[in-house]
Amino acid sequence: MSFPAIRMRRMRRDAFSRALMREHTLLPSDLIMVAFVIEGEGQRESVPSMPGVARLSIDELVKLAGECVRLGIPALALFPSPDPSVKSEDAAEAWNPDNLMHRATRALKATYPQLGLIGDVALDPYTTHGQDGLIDAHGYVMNEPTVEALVKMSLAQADAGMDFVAPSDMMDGRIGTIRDALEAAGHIHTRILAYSAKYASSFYGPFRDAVGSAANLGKGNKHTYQMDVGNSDEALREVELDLAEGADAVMVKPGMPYLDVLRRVKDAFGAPTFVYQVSGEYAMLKAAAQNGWLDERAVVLESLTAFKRAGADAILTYYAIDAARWLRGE
Ligand SMILES: NCc1[nH]cc(CCC(=O)O)c1CC(=O)O
Ligand SMILES: [Mg+2]
Repeated sequence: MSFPAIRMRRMRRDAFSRALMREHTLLPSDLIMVAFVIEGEGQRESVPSMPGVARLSIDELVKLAGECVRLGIPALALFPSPDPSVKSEDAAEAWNPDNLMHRATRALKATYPQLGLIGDVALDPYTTHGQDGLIDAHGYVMNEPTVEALVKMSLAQADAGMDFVAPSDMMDGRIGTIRDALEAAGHIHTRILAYSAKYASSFYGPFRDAVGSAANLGKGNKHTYQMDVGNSDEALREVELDLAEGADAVMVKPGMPYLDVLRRVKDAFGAPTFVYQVSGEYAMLKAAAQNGWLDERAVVLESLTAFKRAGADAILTYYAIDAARWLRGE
């Protein structure tokens, strides 16, 4: 037999056979847009560390939602950037029925009921100290009191019409407690997207600017509740617990530096597995593109396709609208 009998390049030679053998294809329906909401009308406040991303007042947010619907993006993940005057030690604004988040939810649902809404459940936009939970005299984030607050927050979001509550706080036992409370309140259709494997990452910096928690957090960090960067088995234990407690979907976060974790989670549980391409990932890609060092469209689509290859069923990304337009040839 002549060498080489197997030519891997044969299938790569033409576009038609490359298309036929392609294992993973990115679609607009894989994407979840991420947006920041602020008070006011006609407001678009740019986020300096995230060029191209703006904090939007509710009327502007509704326009963005319309674009998601037009492009076939199934869902929008909402994060509030509330006025500093509503922040407090106990974060009570988080479950105020008329807070910014709940007004946004009602406005979006009134206009685009078919667009899935994912509400962030964590206290950091509402606390004066910028931590995701309630702290004791030493600044330690207390587990059970925080879970109690997260339950109130989840119920308030479900009452406002949120489709998914998404606890991003990493307290122990919060998924089961929230699930029980939702069931007891009759919110049997409210889904829970658990940020199960959420790492204590430095890639969240621009997000903390966007929601206004960076200044309050100061030199503080989240190492007593978010996962250590060096761990991977621990991610599987976190996911296992959240699924057992009633999570409908689990998340790995950040994305690109944690593709190995994503693959393990998908392989181990076969559950709906989402990944979050976080603010720092966006900022890196955007900065390189703005400098002319990377081809933005090509590297964004490559990085999003890599998430699918690594096992993601859906991807939260600030690039969702751009990527969907590119995928549709716009
Ligand atoms: N509850 C906090 C929260 N929810 C989502 C993000 C980060 C998202 C991003 O960086 O894009 C963070 C930041 C943090 O944990 O400090
Ligand atoms: Mg956990």
